[in-house]
Amino acid sequence: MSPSASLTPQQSKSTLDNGHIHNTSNDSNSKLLSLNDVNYDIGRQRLVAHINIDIAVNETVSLIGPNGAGKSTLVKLILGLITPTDGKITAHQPLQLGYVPQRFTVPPILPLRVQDLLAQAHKHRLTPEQRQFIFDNLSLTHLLTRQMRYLSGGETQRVLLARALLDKPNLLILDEPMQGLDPDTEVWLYQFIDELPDFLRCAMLVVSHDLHWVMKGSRRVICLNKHICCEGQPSELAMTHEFQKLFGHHYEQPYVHQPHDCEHHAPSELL
Ligand SMILES: Nc1ncnc2c1ncn2[C@@H]1O[C@H](COP(=O)(O)OP(=O)(O)OP(=O)(O)O)[C@@H](O)[C@H]1O
Repeated sequence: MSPSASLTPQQSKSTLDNGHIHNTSNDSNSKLLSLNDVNYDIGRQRLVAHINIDIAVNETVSLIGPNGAGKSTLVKLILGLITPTDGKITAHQPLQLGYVPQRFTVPPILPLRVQDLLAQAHKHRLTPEQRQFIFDNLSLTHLLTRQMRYLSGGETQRVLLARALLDKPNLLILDEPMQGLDPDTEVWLYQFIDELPDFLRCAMLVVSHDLHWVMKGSRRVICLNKHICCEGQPSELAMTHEFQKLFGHHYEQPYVHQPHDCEHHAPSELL
């Protein structure tokens, strides 16, 4: 799977013509993407069932669900990597997709520097100042000549997020972007995507296991367990029987990371 799937309007049109994502005219409607009664089967197994979702322009939607609930399958359907068995996915305007995958591994025989990966992004969708904003805020400059496979988890996620944002997507899909990150980096990265500047504003679909982030704020939450078992604003969702059944025991006892002064020494201090 490519680290950042992007469809230019032209490519998007051809995908629409060839595949399962249908287009509608770009009217005043603020819907960006709709899934209507989408099923996806492998053999006799139904991975996701009767999915109905509308995502509006610039809306952030969190997608939660237990392991094996079909979250990544849904992401692949939206990215166009797999085709619904039934149902329809409609782009209401040309999609420019940005994608930050759950995992990104580079084979040891493939030399791939950070700058090589970032060079795959569109060069002219952002101004030089806007590109620099991304480089500065994601602290990329000192990483540019480094090999991707030697980056830490946090560095890798920053590079992948930059790769996606440089394309100026109108739909950014983050599939568990915080996996493997320490709590401080996680808080920082969530804050970054929550506070994107206007020139990067876009719809976001964030697959997350982090209920503390998901349940705070006013982002719409969709809870998937093969089918959509509940959805709504966090305050509404927390009251539903389905949410309580799936997550109640985790959500009642939130883990709160307390930053603290410690006596650990960074390796350089020990030299
Ligand atoms: N290509 C495949 N062939 C057969 N089964 C598959 C395939 N891809 C996914 N599955 C199964 O479909 C179910 C949903 O998988 P999916 O990866 O979408 O779940 P998920 O919600 O993203 O899980 P997790 O939270 O663990 O990442 C799982 O039971 C998985 O084993």
